[in-house]
Amino acid sequence: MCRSINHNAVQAIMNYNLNKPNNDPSKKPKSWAALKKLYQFLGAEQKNLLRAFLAVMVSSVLNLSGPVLAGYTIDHYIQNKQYSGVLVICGILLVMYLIAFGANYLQGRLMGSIGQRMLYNLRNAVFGKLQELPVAFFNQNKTGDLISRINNDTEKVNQFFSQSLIQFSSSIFMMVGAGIFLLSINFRLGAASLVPALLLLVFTRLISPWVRRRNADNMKSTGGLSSEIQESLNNFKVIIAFNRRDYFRKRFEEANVKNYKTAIGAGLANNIFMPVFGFSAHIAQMTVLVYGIYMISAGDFTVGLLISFLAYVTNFYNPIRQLAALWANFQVALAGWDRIAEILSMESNLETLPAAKSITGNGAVLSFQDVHFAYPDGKAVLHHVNLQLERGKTYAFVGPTGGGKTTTASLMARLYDPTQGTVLLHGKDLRTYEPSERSAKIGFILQEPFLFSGTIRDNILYGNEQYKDHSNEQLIAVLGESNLDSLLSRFENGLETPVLASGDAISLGQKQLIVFIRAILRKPELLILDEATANIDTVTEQLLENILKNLPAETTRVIIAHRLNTIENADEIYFVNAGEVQRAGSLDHAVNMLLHEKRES
Ligand SMILES: Nc1ncnc2c1ncn2[C@@H]1O[C@H](COP(=O)(O)OP(=O)(O)OP(=O)(O)O)[C@@H](O)[C@H]1O
Repeated sequence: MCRSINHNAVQAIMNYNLNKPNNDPSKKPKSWAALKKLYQFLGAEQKNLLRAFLAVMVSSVLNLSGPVLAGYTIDHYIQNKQYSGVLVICGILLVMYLIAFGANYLQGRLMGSIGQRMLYNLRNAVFGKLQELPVAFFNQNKTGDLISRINNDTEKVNQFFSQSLIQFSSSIFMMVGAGIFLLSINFRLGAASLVPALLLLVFTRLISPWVRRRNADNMKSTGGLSSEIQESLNNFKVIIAFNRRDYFRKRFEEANVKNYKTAIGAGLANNIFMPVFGFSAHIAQMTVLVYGIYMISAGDFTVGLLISFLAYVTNFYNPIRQLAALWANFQVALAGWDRIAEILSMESNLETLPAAKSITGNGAVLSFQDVHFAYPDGKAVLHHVNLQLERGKTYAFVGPTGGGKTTTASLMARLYDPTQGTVLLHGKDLRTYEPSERSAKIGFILQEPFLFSGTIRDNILYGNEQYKDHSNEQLIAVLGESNLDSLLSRFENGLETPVLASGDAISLGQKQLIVFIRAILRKPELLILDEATANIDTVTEQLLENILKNLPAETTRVIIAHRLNTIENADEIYFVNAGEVQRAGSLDHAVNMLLHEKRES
């Protein structure tokens, strides 16, 4: 991403689309690197993981010592009929197995909390990252898919860590230990029994990327399904009003079929290991049996040793069989991690640039210098725009639908950076302001009011934390200073009126009132209202106008409105259309420009 303080530099447009195929070979997933990154998410549980590994080692070593003791008993005590020796060995075995039982219990307990800690840390990290990312990221990704990544994909990683990792490492310990015993009892026979395992290793390495891809496809389609559900739930009123349930049902059906097919694909891929691993275990046992009997007949081997040997072959190939199932879980977890890591690797393209000297000293609160802007789809919305907003004045921005008014306002509030040129606040590049300073100076009331569940008080205090300890009476007194208290009468229970996330219990106009109060309470130097009163009755609108008039004299106001009566008192009117922002002069001239534009289109 090009990051230059030079205001003429052209900025590359960052791709935030998580579902765009990534063809960069350097970014191909690497299992080991992924595991190392995941390890960091264990936080305080890293020590417990080491304890669990220790417990696994103890139980594996104890379990592995069984067959060698059994072989020794057969060759030394049973064949010589020394039954007291057999009893001693049985006692030793019992103690060993009891310790192994304790170690197994401990690992299980430790791993449960390790998995949950990882889930907790991962979800926090992804959610935290989402809070840092710019509007462009949310424009390019579907909410349902993001929710699926935070919920489902982190859960897949947790499942591996809490359920499979310990079995995984225990199987590897058992397998390596049994392999060492096999080679040390008889190297030639041991080597012969391990050949099928080597072939398995090659097979697993070759097949694993494919299995991981199948799982990634499945997760992607689960994200798609989640997006469909989210979209239809958000639009349920339109669906009912237009009686087009069939439309969303069809889209859901398509997403569901895709998810079903990819789930079958992932299931087939995940199950491919099991039979192949099982088959290789049988081949190894047959090899040992045939070769071992041949060696006994040649006098090179004993029956006791062959029995121990067969037990170790089982001890070697049983964990491998288990690994087959666990390997599939590992691939699922890695595919989940890849999707989570994609979010975590995103960087905001709106970072704060180092503080710089003022570029201009013309006294304007905000100015555009040769600003050019295009959305990531490449469509240019503003071409080389220059404008200046002076302290204490009211500016109206009018223009046809889709002309670029909201985009202009978004650039003023730094929801996006210009692709070329500079936006200046008090003569300094807007990008050099810390977000907290910028948002304290610039209040932006969006076209679509955003509320979250809680009460009106909670929603008003969002972004106004300095009043959070105020009682309702004190808060009303503060609101009264800006004449905002009169607006509370529009709500049944004043500040304590509940707000639901869906926001259905309050009207759109009421929502606009809440976000209006929230923004004015911050006393910004520049207040931008984007169609902020479009759904408010004319009496209340008059109230808002008085509130705006009574704002401190130095407050600069930017009003975007389709209703021309709301802008008749503006000091300056700008006409925004086809990439240009022009001074319209009088209201009459602005109306003529609008009418002319309508006739043209
Ligand atoms: N996130 C986006 N991604 C791509 N294109 C966008 C995006 N937002 C807006 N546009 C496009 O930019 C152009 C200007 O949109 P903008 O919302 O700024 O217009 P507007 O004048 O505010 O319209 P309205 O009066 O309807 O609110 C439109 O053609 C629109 O399709």
